Amino acid sequence: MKFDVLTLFPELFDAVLGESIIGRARQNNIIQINTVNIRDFSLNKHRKVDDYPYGGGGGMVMMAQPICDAYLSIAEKLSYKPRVVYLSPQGRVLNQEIVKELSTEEHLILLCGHYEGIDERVIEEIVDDEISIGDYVLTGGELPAMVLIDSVSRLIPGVLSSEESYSQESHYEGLLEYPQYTRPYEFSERKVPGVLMSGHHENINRWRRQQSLKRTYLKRPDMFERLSLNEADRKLLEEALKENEE
Ligand SMILES: CC(C)(C)c1cccc(C(=O)NCC2(NC(=O)c3cccc4nocc34)CCCC2)c1
Repeated sequence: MKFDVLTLFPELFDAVLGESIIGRARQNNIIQINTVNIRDFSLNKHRKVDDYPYGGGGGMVMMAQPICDAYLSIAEKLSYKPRVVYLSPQGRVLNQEIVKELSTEEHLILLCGHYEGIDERVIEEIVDDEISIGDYVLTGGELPAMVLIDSVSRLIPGVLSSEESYSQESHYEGLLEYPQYTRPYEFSERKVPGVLMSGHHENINRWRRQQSLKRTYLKRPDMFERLSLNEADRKLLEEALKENEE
């Protein structure tokens, strides 16, 4: 899997994506992450990449020419047209389903906006997908691009060790995590739930699933309503919620 990131701030990526799981995957060449500095394609002697918006109003807009030339510097070498994703507030909001869809691509070009946004003709000319990481105001598309790279890379075979990929499956089922505990057994007068100390794996799994169902129901009703529960799960949840009332 190859990511080419078109950005005004390439150095941001090395700091964040050079570490841990993603850093190891890059070293093992399982994924490649290449950044292209849009400013290198400015035709202006002051390396200007933004200009005043037509129609007036505050803020600046990223010009089309440097972005499209940065894109061409990659695309012209390829025999295929790589999928171009513009990280944008107008995009469809990223979720695990979209992450899975993106992870099937061999090569993604990620475009990061800045200032008030980019000239609309860039979107018409080269963008295939607009994706947002959520509804809040950000400074640029760089952090969203890193979020996308992190989430997609975790699905690429070989990126996660067997240990790490365990967590991937449990998360992916669309349920929230059950409560996690590790040593010591007692911390600030709080003990670990007895069932986890019993060594009774069937009861432990039952308790964990019950906790996940209860948490998802209580904390994320939007996520819960997308679940299709079987009879056993429904009973587990009922029992857990009854305990809550007592
Ligand atoms: C309604 C609401 C979503 C709050 C809204 C309305 C209007 C503008 C903005 C806003 O944040 N504009 C600034 C920029 N934002 C993003 O790039 C960006 C923001 C959020 C999620 C993202 N996922 O990818 C890229 C994202 C666009 C150009 C430079 C940064 C946000």
